Parts: sequence; structure tokens; C-alpha cells
Amino acid sequence: MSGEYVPGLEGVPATRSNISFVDGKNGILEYRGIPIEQLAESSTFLETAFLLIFAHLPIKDELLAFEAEILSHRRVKYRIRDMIKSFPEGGRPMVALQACIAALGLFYPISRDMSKEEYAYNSTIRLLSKVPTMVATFHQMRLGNDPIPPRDDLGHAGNFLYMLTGREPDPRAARIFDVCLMLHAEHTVNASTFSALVTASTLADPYTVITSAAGTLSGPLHGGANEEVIRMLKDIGTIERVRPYIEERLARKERIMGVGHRVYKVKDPRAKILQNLAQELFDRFGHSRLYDIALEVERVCDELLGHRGIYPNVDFYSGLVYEKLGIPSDLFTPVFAISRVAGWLAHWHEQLTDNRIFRPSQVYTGTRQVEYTPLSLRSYA
Ligand SMILES: CC(=O)SCCNC(=O)CCNC(=O)[C@H](O)C(C)(C)COP(=O)(O)OP(=O)(O)OC[C@H]1O[C@@H](n2cnc3c(N)ncnc32)[C@H](O)[C@@H]1OP(=O)(O)O
Ligand SMILES: O=C([O-])CC(=O)C(=O)O
Repeated sequence: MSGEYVPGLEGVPATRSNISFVDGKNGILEYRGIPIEQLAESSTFLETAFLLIFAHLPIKDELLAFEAEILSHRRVKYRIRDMIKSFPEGGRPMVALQACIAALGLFYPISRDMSKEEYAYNSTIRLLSKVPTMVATFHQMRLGNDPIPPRDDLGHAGNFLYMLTGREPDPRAARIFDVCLMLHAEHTVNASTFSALVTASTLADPYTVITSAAGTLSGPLHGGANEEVIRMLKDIGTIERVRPYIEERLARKERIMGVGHRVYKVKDPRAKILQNLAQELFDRFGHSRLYDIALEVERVCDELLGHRGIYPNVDFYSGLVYEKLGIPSDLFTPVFAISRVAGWLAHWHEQLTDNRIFRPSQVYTGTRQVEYTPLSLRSYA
């Protein structure tokens, strides 16, 4: 079979899915048909995760049972804590997280039948509940502290902030963080989800599927951009420096982090919500000069790049919110993973309902039938 090569597979459907919908021209994102704005207003991360994974909004008893299951699996085995303790303190948290997720596959039984309902459910619960604990554990241990055990009286978002900082978060701050988790939970066939699909299609176990996805998320063109945005805003330093900085970067053909998107040609709807959340946090808990710099970056980018459909994406304002919540910048991408694990799992479940191994073709550009040259006869031309 022959076909035209499309760089980056732009516009090439890689799967059929009913999990989420994106309209890039009009800036629309829906999870199972529900607009993201409605979920951000009224849902919670765990309810949204349930919606994504099980394809319907839970009734009250289902939600209570799901939340109770997640809560009861938050702790990690002491041998996983020992493993994390042996990681270098200066190691990159996303690499640590990838190693931790892969290690779950050593500690929990792997089924021969990945789609078996009970197995799929149990591994889903474990991943959703333990990923936040492993991120917080790595952070405490790299500081030389004992990990802070989860608190059963705190919700999913509030408990993570507590395990990370040792302080019980303000309820509104915890709610804002929960909304951030919802906003990052799913986004059709982005690079990391595609990676999850490819791995799932080989019938690899779910811990391996999520490890693949987490590795793909870490890159600066994808989930890693949130950390780069804060670095860029700090580098810029003052509002006056914004325009020359952007112009110099563009002249050197470098990218401005946190803007541009393969699908959205308008401002990402998640960026709009995140900007409002950032604004609310600054109003409540004190202003950040980085926010003023970010607003100016957006203004200058709109002017210089807007005509090419390059506008702020989800990673542009999220870091400002996370920083105000006391999350260190090298944990921004692991925090993205805590949330996106829901979307990856939803796609893992969906892939298994109608699986065929991914095996695309290539356009070969090399030479053919070349005669082997013995080492003794080889030289630089
Ligand atoms: C959660 C997420 O993954 S959201 C995305 C997070 N990533 C970032 O914020 C990194 C910055 N953005 C980017 O690099 C890109 O916009 C991507 C990777 C997100 C999307 O890229 P694509 O749709 O493949 O666009 P592509 O890389 O082909 O770029 C098309 C053109 O727009 C330009 N462009 C795209 N994004 C940017 C940017 N952020 N800054 C400057 N120029 C840009 C490219 O230089 C290219 O120009 P050219 O045609 O003159 O060579
Ligand atoms: O859809 C994409 O390519 C990237 C993105 O916004 C996400 O994964 O949330």
C-alpha cells in the first residue's frame, strides 16, 4: 500500500474515539460531549476522570465508591519509597516519575488478559491514586525529608498539595488546583496519548502504557512547555524587555514557549480558564510581576504571530497558577501527568475494545543493494 508522507501525521486520523472533541478553529474542547467550561465550573477532577474512563457521568453511589477506592489506594509500598530514596536528588522529576510508574508493574500482577474487567479497573485505580503520591514522595525525599503520608480527610487535589508542601491548602486554592487537573485530563490524540495508544496496541500492560505516555509528555514541545514558559518569563524579567526578547527569539527562528498548537488556531479554551484562575489567585493571595510580563508576552505574540494562528496554549498560564500554589517549576510537568493519566487510561480502555497493532509504513529514502566494504578497505573520501 502506498500513501503520501505527512510530516508529524498532521490531519491523519490515527484512531476512532468518542472520548473528547476539539474544534481548533472555534476554540472548543468537550469531554464525552460536555464543554470543558461546564466541567470546570461544576465537576471535580475525579468525577471528570470517571466520565473520561467509563464514558458516563457517575450517579452518586458510583462516584462515592470511585472516590473511596482512589482514597484507599493513595499509599505506596515501602519498597517503592526505598527505590525513590535511592534516586539522585538532582534528577529530573519526570524521569523519576517514569521510573516509578514502570516500577508499579513490578509490584502488581500483570494479567495475560489486559481487557479483563477487574484487572483493568484495579490498575486504573492504582495509577490514578498512586501517581500523585509518587510525585510528592520524590519531592520530599530529594529535600532529605520523610514523605508526608496522604490525609484521608483531604480531596484528591488538596491532598496532593498537602503531601507536597506539608501545609493544608486553603480550600479555594485546592479547588483551583482541582480545576487545573480537570483542564489537563484529556486532549484527543496528542503526542503522549498517541504514544499510549501505540504501546497499548501491542497489548503491553497498563503500567508500561502509562510509562510510554509519561516519557512522551516530558518533551518541551508538549507537556514540558509549562516549565519552559516560567523560565522564559523569569529570563525576560521586566515588561520593557518583552518586545526585544520576543523579536530576538523570532529573528533567531526560536520558538516562544506556551504559544502555538497543532489543532488550535485561536487561543486555547483551557488557557482562557487558566488565565482567569491565575487572576483569581493573584487577587486573593498577592500579585505576581510574572503575570504582568505574561500579559505583555501574549500581547506582543498576538501582534507578531496571531496572523499565523499562533496563540497561547494550555501551557502558557498553567505555570503561573502552579507557582502561586507553591509547586516548584520542575514539578509542573509531573503535575500535568497526574491529571493526564486519566485521559491516557481512557484511551487505553478504548484501544483494547477494538485493537489492531499500530504499524505504519515509511517512505524509504536510503540507498539499496550496496556492496559490503570490509573494515580494512574503508577510508574517508
Ligand atoms: C500540552 C501541549 O502539548 S500544548 C503545546 C506546548 N508546546 C509549546 O508551547 C511549544 C511551542 N509551540 C510549538 O513548538 C508548536 O506550536 C507546536 C509544537 C505546539 C505545534 O507545532 P506544529 O503544529 O507542528 O507547527 P510547526 O512546528 O510545523 O510550526 C509551523 C510554523 O509556525 C511556527 N511556530 C509554531 N509555533 C511557534 C512558536 N511557539 N513560536 C514561534 N514560531 C512558532 C514554526 O516556526 C513554523 O514556522 P515556519 O513555517 O516558518 O517554519
Ligand atoms: O493536543 C495537543 O497536541 C497538545 C495538547 O494541547 C494537549 O495534549 O493537551
